[in-house]
Amino acid sequence: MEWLYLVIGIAVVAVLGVIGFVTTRGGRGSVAPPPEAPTDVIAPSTEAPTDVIAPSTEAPTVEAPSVETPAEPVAPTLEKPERPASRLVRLRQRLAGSGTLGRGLLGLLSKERLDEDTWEAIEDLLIGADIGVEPTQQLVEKLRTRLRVEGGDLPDARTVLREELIALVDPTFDRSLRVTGEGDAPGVVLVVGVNGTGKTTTVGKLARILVAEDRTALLGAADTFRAAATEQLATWGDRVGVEVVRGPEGGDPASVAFEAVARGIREDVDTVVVDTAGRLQNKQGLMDELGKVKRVIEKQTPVTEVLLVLDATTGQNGLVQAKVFSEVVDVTGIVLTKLDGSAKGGIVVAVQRQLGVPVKLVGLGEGPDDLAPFDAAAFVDALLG
Ligand SMILES: Nc1nc2c(ncn2[C@@H]2O[C@H](COP(=O)(O)OP(=O)(O)OP(=O)(O)O)[C@@H](O)[C@H]2O)c(=O)[nH]1
Repeated sequence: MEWLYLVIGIAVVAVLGVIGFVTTRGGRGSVAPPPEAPTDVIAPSTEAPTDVIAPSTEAPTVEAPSVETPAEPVAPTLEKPERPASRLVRLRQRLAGSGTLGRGLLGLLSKERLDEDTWEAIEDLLIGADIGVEPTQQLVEKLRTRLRVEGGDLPDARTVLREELIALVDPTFDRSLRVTGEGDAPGVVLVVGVNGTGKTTTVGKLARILVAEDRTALLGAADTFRAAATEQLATWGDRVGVEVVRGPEGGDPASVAFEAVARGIREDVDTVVVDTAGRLQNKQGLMDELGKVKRVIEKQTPVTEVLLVLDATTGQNGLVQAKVFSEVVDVTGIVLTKLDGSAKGGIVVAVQRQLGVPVKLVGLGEGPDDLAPFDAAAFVDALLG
């Protein structure tokens, strides 16, 4: 009987459990729960991203500009070029080989007996210094005459040599630069020569000489062939407050030269210096172009000075160039550059003889004021050391 009660009890519990389970499920309905979003996919937020700053609708706070008094324009610091008078003395030591020619000659001339071998050695020294054959023979003749012992005291060899060299370099030439025009017109200096002799540098240095002498100047960049030449010129001008008239690269040099002179006349400047492109004397077209530059300028006012720039280190080659240039533009003065790099100062004598035109300026270095007015006595003193 007991086991019967136990079975009935278990059956009752089981029936109640089944009823309870069914009731619970029925309360929730049979609709499957909505699938939850997978946790590893981040839905794009509809909120504005935090790193984008929405334009504020508020009026922006505008800072009132601070009212500053305009700064006074700062005048560029201009250089004060060295006065020309003192230059040749300062540059004396720069004369390459300065003293060697003089010492060589004096050594030979001081010999007790001046025999034929000695005179030949003297001739060789002079020719080696590019003085030229004819002037050398003349000089030797003079020295022979004056140093001949004819009884009495032997004259001082140094004094005789100095006097004869000065006579050879010719102190009677007018070496002044014609930088002033007639009446109110400016002086016009045209600078010509073959490539790389130092024309642009000379124009820049000449501007400094003019400024040092309290003249007003204007530069014409008629070397339209080489773009860098115009910039080079502008840099030279800027340093001393001299303006440059320029044209388009590859443009007509004559029109730049014309415009520079026209402006010089309008602005009443004292001197216009015109740089030209380097050209070989055997290129007829370029030489004609140079002639045109001069003619075009002279429609307005005369060119007062034509400076031919020669590189002293090219020696006798310079003489051929000088002759051809002179035929085209009527050279009035020589600028002998790079004398600091040449032991052949005798070229001064040779070129003057060849052209009948004086050396007016000498270049003795790359420094801005290393261009000196030429002076026969100072030059000979530098040669003699
Ligand atoms: N040592 C020395 N160098 C010089 C002198 N004059 C000019 N030069 C140098 O020579 C070089 C040529 O000078 P430029 O003035 O450019 O020559 P350029 O005749 O205008 O040249 P192109 O326009 O190409 O014909 C430069 O490096 C100058 O610094 C001088 O007296 N002594």
